[in-house]
Amino acid sequence: MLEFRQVHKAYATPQGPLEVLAGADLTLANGESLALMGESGSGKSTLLHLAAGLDLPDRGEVRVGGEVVSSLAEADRAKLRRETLGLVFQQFHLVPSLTVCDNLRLQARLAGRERPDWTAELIERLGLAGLEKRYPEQLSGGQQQRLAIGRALAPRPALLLADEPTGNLDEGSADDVLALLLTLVRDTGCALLVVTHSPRVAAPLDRRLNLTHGQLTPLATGQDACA
Ligand SMILES: Nc1ncnc2c1ncn2[C@@H]1O[C@H](COP(=O)(O)OP(=O)(O)OP(=O)(O)O)[C@@H](O)[C@H]1O
Repeated sequence: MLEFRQVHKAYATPQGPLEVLAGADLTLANGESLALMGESGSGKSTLLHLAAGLDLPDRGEVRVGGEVVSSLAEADRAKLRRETLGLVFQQFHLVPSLTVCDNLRLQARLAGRERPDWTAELIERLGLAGLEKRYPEQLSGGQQQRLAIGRALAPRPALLLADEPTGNLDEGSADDVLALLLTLVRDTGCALLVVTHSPRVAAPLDRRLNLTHGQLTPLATGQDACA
């Protein structure tokens, strides 16, 4: 579903080029879940942006569903994002002028995949029944993050990319939101890549990788990348 082959990425800085990814390799199968861990500044968000086609590698290949994202024009990358990917960020990025229901519908419509039955099921399963007509600012943090997850899953994407999806929540809400995320991902057969500092978030996922010195290495269960 997602593949990085010898991906290199450097940023220009006043001190010269900063090499963030230095031959990163990664394979994520259909329906598989993966935690991406690593110290602050190790390049996790950079890798996620490359996976989403929001940025391009300097060298190497990024493939999503067999397509070489890194060779596509911006318009085709945007189409791929709409139709194949779901994105969830720590800042929820909900549309403030749209209700709960319309936030979900918009995302599905943009992908050309509006399914009223699935939207209704999502609202139930997100625990947002009765709140359909509220605006994002009228929801709690946990409810907003559940809506952000629902919005990403509304078009039934094949791959969900999440950057610290529970980072803004207290521990209790974070556990609930993570459990909901994993159940929905499993039930829809979606592959999942989660960037997280939290071993608690990483533990229930199928695999964990640590990003260090620009490369990815497997991390055993229970190992704390941030220790
Ligand atoms: N546009 C940019 N220009 C220059 N340097 C950048 C740019 N974006 C990120 N960096 C640098 O690249 C490195 C990797 O950043 P990135 O945000 O990918 O790390 P991260 O692992 O996600 O960090 P965190 O866990 O703190 O969010 C950092 O040293 C950062 O300062």
